[in-house]
Amino acid sequence: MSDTQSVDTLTQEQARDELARLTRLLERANQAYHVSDAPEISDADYDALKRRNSAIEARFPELKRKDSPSDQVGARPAEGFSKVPHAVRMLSLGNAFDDEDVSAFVTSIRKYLGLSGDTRLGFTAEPKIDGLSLSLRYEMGRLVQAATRGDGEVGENVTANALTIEDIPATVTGAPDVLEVRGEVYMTHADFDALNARQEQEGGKTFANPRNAAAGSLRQLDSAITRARPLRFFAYAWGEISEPLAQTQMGAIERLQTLGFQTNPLTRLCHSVPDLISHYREIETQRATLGYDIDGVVYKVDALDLQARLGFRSTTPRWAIAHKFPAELAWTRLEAIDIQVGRTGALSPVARLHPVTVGGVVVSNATLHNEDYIAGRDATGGEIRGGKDIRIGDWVQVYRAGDVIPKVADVDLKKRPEDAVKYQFPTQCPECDSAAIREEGDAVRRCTGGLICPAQAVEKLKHFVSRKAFDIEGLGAKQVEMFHGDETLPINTPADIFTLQVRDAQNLGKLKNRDGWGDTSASNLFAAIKEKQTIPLARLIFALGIRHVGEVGARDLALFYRDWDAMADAVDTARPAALAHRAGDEAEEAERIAAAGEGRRARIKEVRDAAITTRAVPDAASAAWGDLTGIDGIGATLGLSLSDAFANTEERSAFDALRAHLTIVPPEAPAAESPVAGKTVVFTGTLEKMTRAEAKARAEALGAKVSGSVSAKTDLLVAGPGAGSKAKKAADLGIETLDEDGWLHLIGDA
Ligand SMILES: NC(=O)c1ccc[n+]([C@@H]2O[C@H](COP(=O)([O-])OP(=O)(O)OC[C@H]3O[C@@H](n4cnc5c(N)ncnc54)[C@H](O)[C@@H]3O)[C@@H](O)[C@H]2O)c1
Ligand SMILES: [Zn+2]
Repeated sequence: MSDTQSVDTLTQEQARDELARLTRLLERANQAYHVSDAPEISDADYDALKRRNSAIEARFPELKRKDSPSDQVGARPAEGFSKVPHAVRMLSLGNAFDDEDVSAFVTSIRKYLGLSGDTRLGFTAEPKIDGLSLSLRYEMGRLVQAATRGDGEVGENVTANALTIEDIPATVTGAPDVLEVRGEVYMTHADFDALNARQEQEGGKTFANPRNAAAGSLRQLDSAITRARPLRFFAYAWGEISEPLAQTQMGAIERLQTLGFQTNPLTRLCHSVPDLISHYREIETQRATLGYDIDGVVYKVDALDLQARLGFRSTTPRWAIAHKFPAELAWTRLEAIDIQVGRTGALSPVARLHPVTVGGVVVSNATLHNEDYIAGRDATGGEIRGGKDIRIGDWVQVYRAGDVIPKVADVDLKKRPEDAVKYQFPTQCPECDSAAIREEGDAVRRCTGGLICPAQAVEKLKHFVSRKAFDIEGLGAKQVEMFHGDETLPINTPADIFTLQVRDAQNLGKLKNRDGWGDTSASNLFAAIKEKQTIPLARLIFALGIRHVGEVGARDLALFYRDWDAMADAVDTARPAALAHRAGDEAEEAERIAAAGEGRRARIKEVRDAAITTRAVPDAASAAWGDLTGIDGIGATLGLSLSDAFANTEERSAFDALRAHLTIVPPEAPAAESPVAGKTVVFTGTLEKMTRAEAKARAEALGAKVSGSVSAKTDLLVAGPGAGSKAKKAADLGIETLDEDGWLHLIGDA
């Protein structure tokens, strides 16, 4: 097996071996880098191994090792140093590789905190210094201990060495009694060159880069050596403190500066994604002349109370991210644009490139995102790349963003062939010729062919057998392509998977006799399929590949309905209300158009839709639709999509045929000890001590169902200030109501 075997094609066994191999390799690289300060492989290679490890873990979560490199920071302290347990862990940082990642980072924070679009949210943005982190502990104003990060929990005691660094004060005045200052030890380019020259002359060890020189110099058992090395220190964080430094990150940095620490002069406070990006670009242009190495820009939520609420993942804070500088760029010719059709019919443009090496990897395909991206516009019509469009024959810049798929990032107009023409995005599906349409507000053009579109059918099947869905061993994307449309043993719908063995038995051209198959692989496949006939409800719902129904939505549906037939019945019952909802939306839209004077057609539609809207919707339908769209996290968009899928005769008969083969396992019974286990809880009004997202996650962790609307099935309403109709309805129904403190008390969080 090699590093190049695609993660998608690994079998379970290969994956296990590969994880073991990667753990060994990464452990060795960590030792060389963090302990010996002499890396044996490049950072890009290291990062690639680590990403490969994460990708395999993501595909086979059950194979994740106890000693997984994903859960580790740095390396254990080296022998020779005394060990220092950190009072507050020293962690790593999550990475953003492009503007979209930054935007996703900000969005996820807003979402986590429950901040609306117009609430101001500040971030500091500062260079990511490429050195090694150091924690300095001051007690009553005196430096008593300096420790490296080590493995994040335990570091190496380098106090005597730290005291030789000019930027590190031995005493500070006006500081909290206990103050741990954290920051980066680094070496300037000039000092690095001089050091290496000197080392060479004296026959000593030379260093590969300033980072390793800084680390090697700080981590010396003899502090006289450290003293002779010109190290610097920037302060940017803190560990244990006996009283807060400030209320904001920026305030804390300023305070550290007042206390006598060097802080980075390029630190800025930003208030939007464009702000962050523009400061990033500014720092990027200065990168070459700073005189020291940086490898990105770090963004941190400014308000410290928000940082506290956001907290940490296993090795990284949720409130910060490192926006890395792209190292992996190359220019090449765009030879063609192909259109791929996805599971939900999305037409995705793929760039076929003249092969080019980007960061050590040969790239011949890259994504072009969508129609607008090619035209030089973003989804809102704004310009990207200065409005330059991309044409076949163009000289384009390819960018490999850390992991995943390479992208076409830019185009050089000076090298555009004279006969290059503007790219026309297809309006028909290249696979089935159905019309491909773009709905209002959707960046993506979609094939309308549904299951008659072979591309969609195959992609749906691939999704069905994917890791988070049925995850059938031996039946991956490659096999799906082989079986789809097969003459003797086709798998065209999910149900066909479960009749494969029976059909194989009746059929003359048996699977085991096929090329690439044998007795064992065929019977293994049948066994693997049989094993997955028993399937958790949430997985089944997710596996259907219904648009807008992702893993989380599927889980929410499963938790709420707990049973496939109950869900199907409810969705059927809700159908008239779903249609009325859509008609309502469309009528509104038509009214808008008519009001804008767009003429007769819209007005006719308005009249028709108004008729549909007012058509009596049975109470049962309204109630079922209310239940469905009332599930917290499930709105009308998902509700409608689910409703459409169940009402579509082709899809529905595929679901029903499938269902007949399965034993569906309801979601696990909630933790019985919890006082809210199995209860349906509704949150309303303003919560002051947590966001809705936090409250919901906590309630679900305790086994409660969280609903967005009050009904007879509600067990408990948690009402904050400003609770309106829901509180009244709960009172009318005699439902127990608690305030936020009462809730926290009930679940033992008070
Ligand atoms: N070549 C190899 O064999 C090898 C082995 C191990 C690690 N590495 C490299 O080390 C890096 C991974 O190490 P990591 O886990 O320390 O992650 P990281 O270096 O990507 O990010 C976290 C670190 O950033 C530093 N930092 C610098 N400026 C900062 C600022 N302004 N605010 C906050 N933190 C700041 C801190 O020291 C922090 O610990 C990767 O780049 C990897 O390539 C290479
Ligand atoms: Zn199609």
